[in-house]
Amino acid sequence: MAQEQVDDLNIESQTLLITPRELKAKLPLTDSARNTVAAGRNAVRDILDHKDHRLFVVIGPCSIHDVKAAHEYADRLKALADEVSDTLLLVLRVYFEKPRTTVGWKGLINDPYMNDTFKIEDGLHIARQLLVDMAEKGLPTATEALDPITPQYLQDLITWSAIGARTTESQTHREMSSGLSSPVGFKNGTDGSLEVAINAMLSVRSQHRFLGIDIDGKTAITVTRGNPYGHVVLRGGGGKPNYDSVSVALAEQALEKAKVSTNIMVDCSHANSNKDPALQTLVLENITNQILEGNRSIVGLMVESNLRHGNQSIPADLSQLEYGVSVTDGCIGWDDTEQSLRTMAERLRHVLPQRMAAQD
Ligand SMILES: O=C[C@H](O)[C@H](O)COP(=O)(O)O
Ligand SMILES: C=C(OP(=O)(O)O)C(=O)O
Repeated sequence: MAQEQVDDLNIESQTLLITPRELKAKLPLTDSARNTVAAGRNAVRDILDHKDHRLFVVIGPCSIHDVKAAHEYADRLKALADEVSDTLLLVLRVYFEKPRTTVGWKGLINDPYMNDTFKIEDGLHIARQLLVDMAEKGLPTATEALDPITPQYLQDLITWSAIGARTTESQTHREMSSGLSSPVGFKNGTDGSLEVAINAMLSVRSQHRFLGIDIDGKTAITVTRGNPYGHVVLRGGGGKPNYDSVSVALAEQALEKAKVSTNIMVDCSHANSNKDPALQTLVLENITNQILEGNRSIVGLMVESNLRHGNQSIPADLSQLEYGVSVTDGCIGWDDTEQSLRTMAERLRHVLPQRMAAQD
């Protein structure tokens, strides 16, 4: 009697991938890129330790889909970053992996040509090359650590990592974060729950043992040291924002009670702007006001910004794509980006050093 197949019933195929070591040998971390990453991480850590008075702002497209546009955006951001560097540390948002509510394009690594060919190996090459290029421009970068395997390929180039609202409660992501070399922000849940992010912070600072891959792509029992630089990111949820001063004060209380870091980052996008990109600048302005009025816990911001305002769906004919426009969530355009960050820097220039001095 024929034996019924019981394993791999739903696996169509598996293809071996370039290993992290091989990819890093092809696209190495250059000395200048290494300096950018080290300086970026040290600056973010100093901000989280209240040794640097600045706010860090993770800003850039919701997702990267066009390398040329990413370079143009980065060149503009670098000039702005230099201009406001006494007050704001700008970190380029370079998101290659998109967590979807149901289904949709999952980002440049998964489907770099946006045509359902899913050339993941090409995606990893394009992503790593772009991160090397950005670091060589002197721009620190931030990304969402979504797939637990990709950090072995890319994390050496990342200054700050996010764990998204859909994965903050996942043990796999908390374990992975405990071994990340960068500081890591945990979003509150999509329903607005801060508790999942607080629990994530309790978990990430601990040592973990779990299954991972090593630099040669072999499955390996991975033992982490724990990541001391976890913090929460308020992104709103359950149909409500949570960037307002009452929500921030309640978050501070909850963090204090849990005996975790009271550092707060505010995501101006997502449920904090009801996914209307134009509202992000109002959130930014509100945070500036809160700091002017004495807030001490807000240390970072996230803004979804692109060369041009809004978003577009991915057309079947890719030649119809509008240049510099997001293919995922809506973003503010460059003019609003520049204006709102310049204004924020001007308004906070003298206040942030005083705020830090008062905290000593
Ligand atoms: O930031 C991006 C999106 O909010 C997130 O990936 C979810 O997107 P979706 O609800 O369109 O799938
Ligand atoms: C998916 C994102 O955010 P969130 O996890 O808050 O939905 C994002 O920042 O791209």
